[in-house]
Amino acid sequence: MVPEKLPSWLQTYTNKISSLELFGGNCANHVLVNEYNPGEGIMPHEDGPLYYPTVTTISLGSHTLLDFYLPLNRQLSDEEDQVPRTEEQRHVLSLLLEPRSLFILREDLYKNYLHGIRPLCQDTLDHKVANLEQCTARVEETLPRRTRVSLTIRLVPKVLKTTLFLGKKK
Ligand SMILES: O=C(O)CCC(=O)C(=O)O
Ligand SMILES: [Fe+2]
Repeated sequence: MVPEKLPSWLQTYTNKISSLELFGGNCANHVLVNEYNPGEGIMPHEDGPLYYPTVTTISLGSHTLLDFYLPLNRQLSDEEDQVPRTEEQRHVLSLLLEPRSLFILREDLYKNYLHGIRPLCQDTLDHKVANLEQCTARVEETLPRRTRVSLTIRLVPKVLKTTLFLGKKK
């Protein structure tokens, strides 16, 4: 990755997150901005080896449900291994990310599970939503999704020591 200066409004959030000391003594240097309209999501995935294994997400404009899945290649007992499991069967829990919330993903949940967002227009909160006690919403409530912008702020430990000039030469 080639480092570039962040816009100042993003630098403000990145500084605040960095002051939480989540990245092994380093400051966050990477921000991914995603926009989801109602009905849009992201397939279950892991974030990969490029990133420091702690990820912070600010949710703006709407809630979403972030779903966690056992990966397909997870070691299972011989008996369990015989039966391929569906996505629904591999879904272990969800977390409600409320608008204006900060979510910190790390350790076991980051390293050993896939995460994704289902492409839905509304979410009905059930017993698999594991953080309802920390939220204002209640079980069995249905929340319509609006447009959500997420700021995923994290550290890419290895960056090139050069600057990218994208503007025209004067
Ligand atoms: O938008 C989110 O909260 C999650 C995004 C995500 O998992 C990703 O971009 O890798
Ligand atoms: Fe991700």
